[in-house]
Amino acid sequence: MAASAGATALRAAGLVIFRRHGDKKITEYLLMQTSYGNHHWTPPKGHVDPGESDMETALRETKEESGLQRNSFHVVDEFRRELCYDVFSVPKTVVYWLAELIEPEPLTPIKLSAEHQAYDWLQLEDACSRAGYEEMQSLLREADAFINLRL
Ligand SMILES: Nc1ncnc2c1ncn2[C@@H]1O[C@H](COP(=O)(O)OP(=O)(O)OP(=O)(O)OP(=O)(O)OC[C@H]2O[C@@H](n3cnc4c(N)ncnc43)[C@H](O)[C@@H]2O)[C@@H](O)[C@H]1O
Repeated sequence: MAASAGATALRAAGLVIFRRHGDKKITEYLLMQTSYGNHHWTPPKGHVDPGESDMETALRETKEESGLQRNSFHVVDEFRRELCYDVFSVPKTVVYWLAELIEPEPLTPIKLSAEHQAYDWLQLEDACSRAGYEEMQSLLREADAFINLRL
């Protein structure tokens, strides 16, 4: 939903989905490109509906935007981060958890909704470059360090 000046703060939630594959367990992140606006790339996420918890939103939006069902990934509860930025002068907070895909494609295909026009699985540096915004790059780097050290 597009924000307007004077509106109340925006809140959204989503999942930084990653997969590890091959003998070297290379980590790749799922980013999706919006079919509107400036066609930016983000992990699956969306606005928190009234009465919904952040986690409920993250799971719902992930399913709606990527087709990934709750049983196709493990949520990493210990990794929760908030991004804060302004959208048309309205402050927005986005809560992200990490989540690991259990079975890579083609067993678990990504099914985009009309909100996105493309998706990609990207290693850290490519994901940072594609995501663009500094805060998202920092989050991806923190996530990558967490995966390497703790998972
Ligand atoms: N321009 C547009 N034209 C037509 N329909 C639109 C639209 N914007 C939103 N919509 C509609 O809104 C719906 C989205 O709803 P949801 O799917 O529920 O919500 P969202 O992912 O939080 O939306 P959005 O893409 O706006 O959020 P983001 O913060 O990434 O992005 C919001 C802005 O913040 C920027 N941004 C993203 N991440 C940032 C960051 N880390 N730092 C600074 N700016 C950032 C983005 O480039 C973008 O400009 C879509 O169905 C679409 O129909």
